[in-house]
Amino acid sequence: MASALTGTAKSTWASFLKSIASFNGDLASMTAPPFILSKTSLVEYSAYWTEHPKLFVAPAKEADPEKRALLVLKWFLSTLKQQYSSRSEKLGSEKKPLNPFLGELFLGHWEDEEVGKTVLISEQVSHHPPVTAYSIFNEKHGVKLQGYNGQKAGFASMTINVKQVGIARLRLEKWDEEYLITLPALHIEGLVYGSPFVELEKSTIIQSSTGFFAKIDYAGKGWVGGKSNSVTAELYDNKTGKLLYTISGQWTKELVVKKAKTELERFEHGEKNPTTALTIKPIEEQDPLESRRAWAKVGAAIDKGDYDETGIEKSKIENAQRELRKKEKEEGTAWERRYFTAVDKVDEVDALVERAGKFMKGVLGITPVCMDEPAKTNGVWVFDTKKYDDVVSGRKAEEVRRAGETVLEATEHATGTAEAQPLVDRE
Ligand SMILES: CC(C)CCC[C@@H](C)[C@H]1CC[C@H]2[C@@H]3[C@@H](O)C=C4C[C@@H](O)CC[C@]4(C)[C@H]3CC[C@]12C
Repeated sequence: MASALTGTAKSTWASFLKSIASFNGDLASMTAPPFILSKTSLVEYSAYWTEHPKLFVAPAKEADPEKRALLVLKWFLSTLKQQYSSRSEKLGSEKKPLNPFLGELFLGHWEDEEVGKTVLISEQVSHHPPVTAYSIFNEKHGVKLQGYNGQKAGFASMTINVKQVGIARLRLEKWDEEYLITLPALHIEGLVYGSPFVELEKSTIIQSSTGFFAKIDYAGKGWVGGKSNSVTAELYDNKTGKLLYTISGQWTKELVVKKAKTELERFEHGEKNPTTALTIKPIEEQDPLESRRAWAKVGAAIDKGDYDETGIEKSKIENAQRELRKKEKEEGTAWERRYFTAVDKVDEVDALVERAGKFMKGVLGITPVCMDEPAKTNGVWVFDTKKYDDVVSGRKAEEVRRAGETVLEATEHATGTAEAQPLVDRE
């Protein structure tokens, strides 16, 4: 495959590759070429969980727990294409997202006549290490997803390897049922050709509180089966150890659902099953902490292809944030997260893990999912309904106004420089 780049971009990319090759897996001190920058912040990625709201609420309507677990699995598989290949499809290659600042928000909702309103709240709850938390809920159907995630990156053999830390929890109110979902590992291929794209690897687990769990294995080109974006999911009954369903195919294309050897259904998430657009407020009406408003000048500079201006505007935000953290340290205060709170552990989750544990170890030889990495994510992040109610009711209007003003003022007073962008933040 020939390089997708020409001219100056080709040589800039070559030096970028050289720099990452000699950095010994430490991505923290690397700079990415400006043309690979995206104007989308990572805090927006939480929306990928629910771009098919119908599939998100479908399990709530199903009375049979076995079929419900299958619907949850189908919904999860439908999110993969959005999460991991939508940028490559839209923009021609994977891009480097903007690193969200602490407190950055992405708020919106999906409206659908049949499904009703599905609300999205995404907040950057930690900057070092970077962690995004989200809550996505549909009150009409009693479906609630919450989770948080961070990434640990490394470099080897011309590939960026990314491990995700954190977890997603899906709750179906009507059935008092909870699902724990782990996040896949991934790597970035195509770096040599200047055309990076994501491939998933290893596996994810979805375990339910009502005794079902799914193991989802990922593979790319060159593995057995040979196709890119390959996936094989198996849904088990926890109590009997019986394999109930398999779903296999390509997560970017068609997937086939089978019960034993009988094919039940084929589904895909491309043109036949389009995504629902997310509604967000116009920029002028957004809170100063909302992502698109906060990064508007950076986005405009990227659109113009003016990389000096991109660097200046971007570093103003980063410098303002450094100043705010410095001030908090001096004053012995901490940034108040608007919608989430960090806890040490969640009892329901521990109970679920313990119940699923015996089966998983006994039958598949794998350890159940637990939230065992709070140090890597600055805690276990949970959606704080009290904080949310206070914001929605206006009881926190003064704090909200002050937080926005603080960030606006700090950014207005900050100075920026046009230097190249770090691949991930240094500090
Ligand atoms: C293109 C390259 C040179 C720069 C590296 C960019 C790198 C930091 C990006 C590329 C892909 C990004 C993944 C993305 O595919 C999807 C998700 C799922 C979402 O729920 C959470 C974030 C995550 C893991 C992105 C993290 C940043 C990645 C690895």
